[in-house]
Amino acid sequence: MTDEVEWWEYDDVAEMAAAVAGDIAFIIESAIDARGAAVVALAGGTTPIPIYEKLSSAKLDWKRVTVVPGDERIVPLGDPLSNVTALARYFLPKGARVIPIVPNAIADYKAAGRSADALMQDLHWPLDLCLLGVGNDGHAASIFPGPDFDEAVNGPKERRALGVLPDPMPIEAPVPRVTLSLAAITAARALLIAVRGQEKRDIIETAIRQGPSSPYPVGLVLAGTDLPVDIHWAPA
Ligand SMILES: O=C1O[C@H](COP(=O)(O)O)[C@@H](O)[C@H](O)[C@H]1O
Repeated sequence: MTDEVEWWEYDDVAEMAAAVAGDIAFIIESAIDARGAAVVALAGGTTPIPIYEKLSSAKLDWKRVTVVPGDERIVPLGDPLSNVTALARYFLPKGARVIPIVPNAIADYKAAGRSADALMQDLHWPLDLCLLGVGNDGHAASIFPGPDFDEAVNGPKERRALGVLPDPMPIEAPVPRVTLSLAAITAARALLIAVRGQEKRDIIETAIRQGPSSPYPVGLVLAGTDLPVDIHWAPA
């Protein structure tokens, strides 16, 4: 369980985006200095978009950077719900390697998860960074309540990704998912969380109080890591 959670509060999204983009750029630069390359898993959804916009203007050796979505909705590439499509928009033009983790024409979410896991094995582990968002229901990456929850949380340590069928489905993107496992997320060298709005803040604060018995996936992430975690927050 992390014993160091630090909240960073901002007046608005632009301020949060600049700060988080600065932190990510520093992590990427340090990884390149130390290991010659950086591998980062970035959050999907809407919250991090201003962060990516800012980050993509950072002067980095982008050719040495690999970006994967920390989770993906199972939709075709180019779909407005596709997390990797948003990442590609910002980081492909910079020369980064942006890796889709869901095969384009796959209906079976379990098979999509196995395929993502196989693909993840080719990356350099542990991740240099995992940036997480949090849903209004407390999900982090795409670890959701449902039939795959136990596998995502308690599966073998070497399983880095798996398919997930959320139950209940989140209204903003009601589709099956592929997600990094809890083990892959908590093994990252650095963990950042960026969220907006009081509702998410309340959920995270409750999850922290609950500790390892939290029903919220974000609580399990915080309980499962020994790293200090910075939580960046801006009003909705
Ligand atoms: O479905 C997802 O939701 C969460 C939160 O997204 P947001 O739009 O509320 O910021 C996101 O972190 C996750 O990557 C995404 O797939």
